[in-house]
Amino acid sequence: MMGWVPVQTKRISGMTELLPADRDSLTRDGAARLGRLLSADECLALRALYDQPDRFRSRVVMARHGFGQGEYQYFADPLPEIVARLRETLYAALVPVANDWAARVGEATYPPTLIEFTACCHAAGQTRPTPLLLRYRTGDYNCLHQDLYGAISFPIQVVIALSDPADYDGGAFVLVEQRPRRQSRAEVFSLAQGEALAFAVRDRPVQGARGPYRVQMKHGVATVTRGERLTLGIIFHDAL
Ligand SMILES: O=C(O)CCC(=O)C(=O)O
Ligand SMILES: [Fe+2]
Repeated sequence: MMGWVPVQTKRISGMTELLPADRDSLTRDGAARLGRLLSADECLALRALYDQPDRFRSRVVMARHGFGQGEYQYFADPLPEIVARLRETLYAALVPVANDWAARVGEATYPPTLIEFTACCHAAGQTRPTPLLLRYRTGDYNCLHQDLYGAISFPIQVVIALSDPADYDGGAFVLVEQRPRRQSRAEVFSLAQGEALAFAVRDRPVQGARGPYRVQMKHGVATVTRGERLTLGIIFHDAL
């Protein structure tokens, strides 16, 4: 399931568009592996930020809210440079797919740059940054959910694994689609360190016999049965 993935750090600065295969897989499956976007050193540096509370605007202990077990912290502004850069480049790479999806269901499209999209979020009162670090230890898990923080949302988000898969067992990323009048279907993804997965935030359009319809999607994380697993979540819409 988890093949060898070349380090593609250069893709962060160089990436202006997705590979056609990634675009197709996002639309077909609601998810696409984008390759390794961070080196082991970059993953280590990001993980180390978890213990610097000043970097974050809020910390969520999942069990307190029934979200699962484990915790996460939302970065405060200004975002760490590498997170800001990833968010900007990934937005620009993903927006053509977002706009293709919007066109299929007759929705308004998204502006070409994150700066413009962030201005829309701010105008709607969504001013708090949403990129986050998540930390799971033995026994921790993340219930199926959707990351919506207000009326405005971008339809695709990205998760990047910061831990080496040798450092933990379990903890697969889980994506479930709820098809109208059909049973739900789950896919699981085990990510290499630094590997990025783009996936649908809320729903994705599917072409039916009587026109396009929306398939609802939720994501979560299976129980970590040994060790520690940290991830970087990049959500493009800000929060109320
Ligand atoms: O830790 C993960 O793999 C999933 C994190 C998550 O829920 C998110 O990035 O929104
Ligand atoms: Fe999430």
